[in-house]
Amino acid sequence: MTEEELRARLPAPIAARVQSLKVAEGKVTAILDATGLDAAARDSLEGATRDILAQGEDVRDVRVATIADRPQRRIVAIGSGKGGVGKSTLTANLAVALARAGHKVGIVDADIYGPSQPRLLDNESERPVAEGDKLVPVASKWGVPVLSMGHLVDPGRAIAWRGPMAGRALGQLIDANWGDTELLLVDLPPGTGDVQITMLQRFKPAGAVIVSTPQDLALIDATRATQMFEAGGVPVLGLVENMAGYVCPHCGETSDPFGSGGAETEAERKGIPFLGRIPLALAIREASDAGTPPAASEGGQGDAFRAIAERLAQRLAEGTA
Ligand SMILES: Nc1ncnc2c1ncn2[C@@H]1O[C@H](COP(=O)(O)OP(=O)(O)OP(=O)(O)O)[C@@H](O)[C@H]1O
Repeated sequence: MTEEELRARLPAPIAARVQSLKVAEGKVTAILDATGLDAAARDSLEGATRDILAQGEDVRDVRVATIADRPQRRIVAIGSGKGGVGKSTLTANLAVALARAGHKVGIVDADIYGPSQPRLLDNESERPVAEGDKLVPVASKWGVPVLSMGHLVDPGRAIAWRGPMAGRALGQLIDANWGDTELLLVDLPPGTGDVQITMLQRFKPAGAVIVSTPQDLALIDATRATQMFEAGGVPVLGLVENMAGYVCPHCGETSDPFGSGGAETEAERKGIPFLGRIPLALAIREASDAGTPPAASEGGQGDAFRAIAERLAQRLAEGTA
């Protein structure tokens, strides 16, 4: 088969990444541009390309290599329409679950008016250093580096910044020396204000996750957050329902004081993928306050976070973001 014939067999998303394709005596060598893909997506691109090329007539050997100029970092924004729905808790646990699954993931705590990641990840006493004009993220014992305003100001001191200053501060956290981090989860402040808009315009997240609670009001707010991302051209990767059903700390039984399934139905109605639900559980609050994310240990409430992390990784690998 000729190079043109082989190229024609590749679906458009793969063909668009072909840098070079050579055939000599039944040996096919393809070089693909993997810019923007994480390690898992790169592997699946290579595999798919190899499979298709191997089906060419007279093809005896296929070599596929990928190139990318630098470790590509994708930003996923975690947002919510209103405060207190568990956005920071979800961000910390998703990051820990993804890190345990082998992803190189970091967190930017963009909730600069009420940073909570240092407490959630138990590294409140750490301070980031600067290398040149860039901050170096603070390590945490959960394998997730993090940068938060909480690391830069004294604990408990209120920050009364105006929008542009807050936007600049956020820029320093994101545009830091993130090394080989491939995925940056950004814990946004609640709502749809200046900080969020700056973030969308300057840093073009690959996607967004929306957190909501089962109450109708929170869902209306979540809709507003969804609209903000969509208006900024950021695909919504999915909705997570937090505090869904109350787990009795005594008997373990789950009850649904706010009804159940509301967020999932709402997500479906809007064509947003539903990533899963996390129950309202005392154990989650206690573990979070103690700086031990439930996702760091097997079983228990960590499973719910792990399942959502898996779905998110899947969505990213599918190239939906
Ligand atoms: N599923 C859950 N079960 C029990 N408690 C939870 C759960 N999710 C979050 N919490 C608790 O609810 C409180 C608010 O959570 P969190 O700080 O993550 O929310 P947030 O949306 O980031 O809030 P803010 O907008 O203030 O930053 C925390 O005390 C947290 O431990």
